[in-house]
Amino acid sequence: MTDRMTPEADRIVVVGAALLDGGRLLAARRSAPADLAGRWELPGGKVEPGERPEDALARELREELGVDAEPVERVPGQWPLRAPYVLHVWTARLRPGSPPPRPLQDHDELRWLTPDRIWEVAWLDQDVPAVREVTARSKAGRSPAGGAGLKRSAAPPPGATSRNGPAPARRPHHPSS
Ligand SMILES: Nc1nc2c([nH]c(=O)n2[C@H]2C[C@H](O)[C@@H](COP(=O)(O)OP(=O)(O)OP(=O)(O)O)O2)c(=O)[nH]1
Repeated sequence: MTDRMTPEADRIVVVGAALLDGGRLLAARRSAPADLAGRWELPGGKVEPGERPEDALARELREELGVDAEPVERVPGQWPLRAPYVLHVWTARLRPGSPPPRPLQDHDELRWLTPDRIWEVAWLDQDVPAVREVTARSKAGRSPAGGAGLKRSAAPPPGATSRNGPAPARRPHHPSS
């Protein structure tokens, strides 16, 4: 069954955080499972039954990154992942006094990306439209994360979804090559 065929009632929401700080967006490199390892995503995870998405986001960020983070607002839209999952994105910010993020679970590297570097990492294909939406809203001045939004425009590259397989750790991502 493809993502599109999953009836809405059967979809499981994965919340992803557009964690913003000082004009930068946090990207996290997955360490597992094998088919996703090496690719970059928005940290987060599955919403548990009965859990509010905002609570799930704060919980996942605490578990995965060891931070105390506050969801700010939902980024409009939803993006299909592997069935039955669908990605919802929230902007978020670190609460004062939060430890800095560390890759405790599911990730082996974190990177704060300035707007001009957003597309230098190999995002999961399915995350590209979501990241594009986050950057577009930020560019339009609609990122209310306490002034922590992305400060300048970050144009996605054309065809930014084409790469398959894990990316090398520190090489810039050139999706159209
Ligand atoms: N967190 C997150 N997961 C994503 C993104 N894009 C994407 O395809 N996924 C996939 C990976 C997984 O198949 C699923 C979410 O899994 P997860 O491993 O992050 O969730 P979780 O922490 O609740 O998982 P679990 O190990 O407790 O079951 O969604 C993304 O941007 N963020």
